Amino acid sequence: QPVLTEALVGHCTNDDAEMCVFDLESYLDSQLKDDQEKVVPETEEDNDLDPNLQLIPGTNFKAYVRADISTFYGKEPGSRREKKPDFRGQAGKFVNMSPERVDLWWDGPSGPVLNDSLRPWTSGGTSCFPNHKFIFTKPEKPDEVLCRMTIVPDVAVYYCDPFLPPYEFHTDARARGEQLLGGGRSLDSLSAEDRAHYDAHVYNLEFGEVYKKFTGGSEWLTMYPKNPPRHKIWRADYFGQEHYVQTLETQFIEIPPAEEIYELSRFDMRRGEDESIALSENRSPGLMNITIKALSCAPRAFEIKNFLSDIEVDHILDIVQQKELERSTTNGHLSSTRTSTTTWLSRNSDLIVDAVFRRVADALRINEALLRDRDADELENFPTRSRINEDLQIVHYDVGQEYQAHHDFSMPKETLDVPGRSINLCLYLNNVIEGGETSFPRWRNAETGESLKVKPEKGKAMIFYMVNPDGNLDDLTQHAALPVIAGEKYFANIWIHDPVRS
Ligand SMILES: O=C(O)CCC(=O)C(=O)O
Ligand SMILES: [Fe+2]
Repeated sequence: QPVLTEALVGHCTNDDAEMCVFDLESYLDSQLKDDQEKVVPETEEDNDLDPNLQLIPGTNFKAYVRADISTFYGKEPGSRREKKPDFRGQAGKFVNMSPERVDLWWDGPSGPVLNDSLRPWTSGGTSCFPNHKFIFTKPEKPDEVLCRMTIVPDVAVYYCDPFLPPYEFHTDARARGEQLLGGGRSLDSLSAEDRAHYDAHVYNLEFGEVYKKFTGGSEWLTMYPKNPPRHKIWRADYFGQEHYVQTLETQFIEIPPAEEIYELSRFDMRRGEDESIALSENRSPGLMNITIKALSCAPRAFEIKNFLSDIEVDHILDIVQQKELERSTTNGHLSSTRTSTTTWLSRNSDLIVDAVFRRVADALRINEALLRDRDADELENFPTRSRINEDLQIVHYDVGQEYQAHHDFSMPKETLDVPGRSINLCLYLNNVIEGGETSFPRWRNAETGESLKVKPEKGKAMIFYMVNPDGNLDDLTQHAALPVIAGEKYFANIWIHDPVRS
């Protein structure tokens, strides 16, 4: 994404100690917004007008401030009191502020468990709990510990900075539970390029302190400067808020003859918006009305009941039956925290799957062409030609299988803004007899410390936005697939990246 990185570098020089003045407005203006050309203007819905997006004085950065909980109930600020979640988990991000590669380990009760290998100046992260211990070591040498980090409640970002004098820490770093072994290296030994990386981290760390104070406690999990998300985010100002979308991509009410639902070529997928929908004789006539209803404001989660027809779900499951499901992974590795099985379906599998993706695009108010690879004459000014989504990831759970609390995003590895997952539109493909809910244990509310549980219902969609309107990753999107107690569960993820997929 040289385009993005160059734009960022061009807009911000951080060689002085002053706060970077990064002109988001002009950056956005300089980007063509034709991917949103289908969007009907919706003034009161615009994120620009979200009262929680507020300018940090001295910067051009609009931060997403934590809303007063009362507003989630449409009540006067201060009239409701927030309940603390029973769940204590949180994100942990660990920054390698050194010019060498290091290994990141969770130092668990039965010894170190490798989490990631971090190139110089990059970071890694995972879901964790207070008092969990993490270490950086020399590569493949769990005994040669460089830094220890103990998770402190409400502190998500930990810096391992070998250039600080021993026993010194960055702002409030003692509270961060960092313990540096060694340290006191000289910055003079760094090349100019490495020094720029180092400075970028220090600068980001300082921005993070300002951001946390300004927003009322949100940890800055990404890299400043960062653009706001490019793709639309539905507002969730209060519980039950509804948005309405009409789409031409109506539901299939019968399965077309097999020869008519062939695999699509790149050319087939280009079907113009003015052309009629595919296989209309097998679908509901007219327009489909979609109601998107807020289940949670923070994290921002919605449901769409009956998003898929039974015919469509059965068809997807028929394709899945012909595939071999394999043990699911996290971060590309087998993990005891995710015990389900997985397979993938691409949009061009057939016309029905393609229709589902077109409906997904409409529900998210994203141009469908962004959800497939494009020719050079399509959305010409969009920074890339490749799709911004992942294939449909099908997940199957037998009794007892689950996915413990986690985030779907990964911590930005690079020093500068990097693209990443931003939206998950998930699909429930059957009714589960008992258990198997998707749970958001950290949803902000004034009623209960228990998690929000989204019940699997055949054909229902659930959307959550893991990037906030200011571009920060939303730690509160931590979620779990609760164990299936009786029956089985079929589920699907569609991840969308913002602004592009790396
Ligand atoms: O199965 C679910 O309800 C959620 C699955 C999930 O979180 C995931 O696959 O990332
Ligand atoms: Fe997930």
